[in-house]
Amino acid sequence: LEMLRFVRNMRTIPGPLPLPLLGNAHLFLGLTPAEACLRMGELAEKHGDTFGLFLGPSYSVMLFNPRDVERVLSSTQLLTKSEEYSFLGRWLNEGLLVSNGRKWHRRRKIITPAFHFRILEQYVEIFDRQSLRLVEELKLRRSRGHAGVNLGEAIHLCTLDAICGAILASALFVGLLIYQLKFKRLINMISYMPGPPALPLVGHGHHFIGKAPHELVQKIFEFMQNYAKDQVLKVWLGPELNVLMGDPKDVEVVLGTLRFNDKAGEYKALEPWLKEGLLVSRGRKWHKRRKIITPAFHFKILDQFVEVFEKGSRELLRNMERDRLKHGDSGFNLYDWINLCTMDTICETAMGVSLNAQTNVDSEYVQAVKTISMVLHKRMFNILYRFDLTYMLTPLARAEKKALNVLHQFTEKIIVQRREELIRSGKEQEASTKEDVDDVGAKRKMAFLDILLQSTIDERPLNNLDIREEVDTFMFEGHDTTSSALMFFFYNIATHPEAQQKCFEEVMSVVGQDKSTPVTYELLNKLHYVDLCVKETLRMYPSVPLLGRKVLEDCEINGKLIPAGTNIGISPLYLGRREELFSEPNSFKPERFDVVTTAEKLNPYAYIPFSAGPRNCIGQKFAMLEIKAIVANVLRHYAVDFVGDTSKPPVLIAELILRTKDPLMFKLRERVY
Ligand code: HEM
Repeated sequence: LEMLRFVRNMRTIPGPLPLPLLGNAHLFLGLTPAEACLRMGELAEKHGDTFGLFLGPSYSVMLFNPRDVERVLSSTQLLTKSEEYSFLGRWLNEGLLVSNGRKWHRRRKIITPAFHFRILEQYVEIFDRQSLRLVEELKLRRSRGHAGVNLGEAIHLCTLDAICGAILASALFVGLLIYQLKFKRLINMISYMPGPPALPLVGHGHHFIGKAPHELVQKIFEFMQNYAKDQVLKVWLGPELNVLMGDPKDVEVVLGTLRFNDKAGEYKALEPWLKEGLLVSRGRKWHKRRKIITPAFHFKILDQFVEVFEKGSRELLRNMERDRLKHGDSGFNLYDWINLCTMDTICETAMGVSLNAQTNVDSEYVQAVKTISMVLHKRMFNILYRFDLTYMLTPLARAEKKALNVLHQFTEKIIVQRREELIRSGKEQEASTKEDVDDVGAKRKMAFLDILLQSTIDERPLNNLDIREEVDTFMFEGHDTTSSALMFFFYNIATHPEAQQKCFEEVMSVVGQDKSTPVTYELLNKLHYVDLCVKETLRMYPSVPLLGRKVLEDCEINGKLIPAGTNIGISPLYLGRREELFSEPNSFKPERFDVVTTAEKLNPYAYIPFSAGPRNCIGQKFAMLEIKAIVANVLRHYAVDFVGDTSKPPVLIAELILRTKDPLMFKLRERVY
C-alpha cells in the first residue's frame, strides 16, 4: 500500500523510464564524473527543470527551478540530509554538515557566532598570508619553467592551509562559547533557586576555603536558614553546582526510587580503597550485588554475630577499666577505645578473623585503617586535596598508597585462605551429615565473606577482587559509623542522668544482675528504651551527616528543575534539627520515637540517619544490635559521667562521619550491686 501510494505520487513527476531493479542507474553506469554532469544536463533538457531519478530502489527528485529550490532550502521541515551524506559520517561523525534534528539545531546555534564579522575580521589576516604564499608558489613554478600550472590544485592547498589556521584560531573561541552557552542555560534553568550571593569563578567557594571544619556545618545551616526558600538552596563550588534539599517530600523523590542512584563526586575519594563496593557502585552492578548481599543481614546471621559483639565489648570493658583507674576524675576520651572495639567486631563478622585491634593498637592493619580514614576526610573536604593532579604530589598521597597496600593485601590474604578452607570443609561437609546448615544456608559462625564466597552473579562465582571490594566496604562503613553513634549516645545519656538511669534499669531487668551473663539476640531486642535513646541520638547526631547524589539528566523534583551534572546534597543532620519536623529539635527526647506513647508522627524521609529507600544502609540492624550490645555491657559495669561544659552543645564537624571539634571526655563510676 505504501509503495502504491509512493508510485502514484511519483507519477506526477516527469523523468526517464526506470528499468526493473536498476531504475535509471544504467544511464550513469561507466560514465566519468564530467560525463555524468553532462548526462544530468541532457535529462533536464528532456524532462524539464524538475525530474525524478531511480538509482536502484532509491528515488531522488532533481530540482533546477529556483522557485522549487527556494521552497526546499527555506523550509524548516526539510533539514534532514539525503542518504549520500552518510558516507561523510565516517569522517565527520555527526558534525554540523551531516547532523539532523535537535542536535543540528543546537550545534548550529552554538557555532553561528563563530562566523560573526568580528571573528571573520581576524581570519582576513590568515587569508592574506595564505594567498601571498599561493602567489609565491605560483611564481616558483613559473620560474622552474613549467609550461602551465595546475591552479586548482595550488588553490586547494592554499584554502586547506587557510581553513586549518582559521579552525585553530577559532577553536578556543568556540570552546569558550559552548561553555558559556551551556553555563547560561544552566543559570537560566536554576534562576528560580535561591542561594547566597556568588563570586565569579569561585561561586560560594570563598565561604568554605580556609575555614575550620566545624565552621562548615554552621555555614550550611546558616545558608539553609537564611536563603533556602522551599528548602532548596544552590551552592556553587567553582563550576560545580550543588543543590541542598531539606524538604522530606523532595528527599523522598531522591532517595525513594532508583532514579538518582549515582553517588556524588565526593564519593570518588573512596574508590582507591573500596573500588566498586556496594557503597559507591552504580547501575546493574549495584543492583546485583545488593541482591546477593542482603541475605547476609538475615536475622539468623545477625543472631550469631551477637557472640562477637559480646566478645568485643568485654575487651572494651578491660580497656575502659584501665583508663578509669589511670585517669580517675579527670576523665578520658572514650572514642578511641570504642573505635577499636567496632573495628574488631566488624573484622570478625566480615572476614571471620580476629583482628585484636583492642589489644594490638599498633598493628599495621589498624594503623592503615586510621590513615585511610584520615586521608578520606581530607580528600573529600579539603579543596587542596580534591584534584587528582595536585593531590598526587602531596605526602598524603604517598601515605594513602602505603596504607592501601596494607589494607588490600590483608583482605586478599584472608579471602584466599577462606576460599581454600571452604573448599576443604565443603568436601568434608559432603561426606558428613550437613546438620550445621540451617534454612538460610548459614553455617554456625558464618562471616559475610563466606556468604560472598558462596554467591554467584549470572551463575558465576565472585572473584577475589569482587569480594575484596565488598569486604573492604563493610570494614569502612561498619566501624566508624557505629563508634560515632556510640560516642554521642554516651554523651547524651551522660548529660541526661534520668535517661541513663532508665537505660540502666532496663538493662538490669532484661539481662539480669549477673554481670557475666552474656547478652543475646533475644535480650537485645527487648531493650526498648535503649533503642529509643539510640534512635534519638542518631536524629541529633547522625553518623553520616551528608548524603550526595549525582543528577545524570535534567529532571524535575516536585516542580523544581535540576540540571544534569548537579550534585544533590541531603543532610540527615539538618533534617533531624528542623523545628517544623521535630519539636524542640535540640533537646534529647527519646520518647518521641515511642510509637505507643508519642503523638508525633514520624516522617520516614525526615528521619534518615540510615538513609532511606532502596539504597538505604544495609547494615542498619547489625549496627543497632552492636550498639545495644556494647551499651548493655558498659552500663552494667559503669555509670558514665561527662567531663566538660554541659551548658553548650558540642561543636560538630560534619565530615564523612560526624565528630566533635574537641574530644568528648568521660569519667566512669563502677556500679556495685
Ligand atoms: C550507626 C551506624 C550506621 C549508620 C548511621 C549508617 C548509615 C548509612 C548511610 C546513611 C548510608 C547511605 C550512604 C549513602 O547513601 O551515601 C549507609 C550505607 C551503607 N551502609 Fe551503613 N551505617 C551504619 C552502620 C553500618 C554497618 C555496621 C554496616 C555493615 C556491617 C554498614 C554497611 C553499609 C553499606 C554496605 C552501605 C551501602 C549500601 C548501598 O549503597 O546499597 N553500615 N549507611
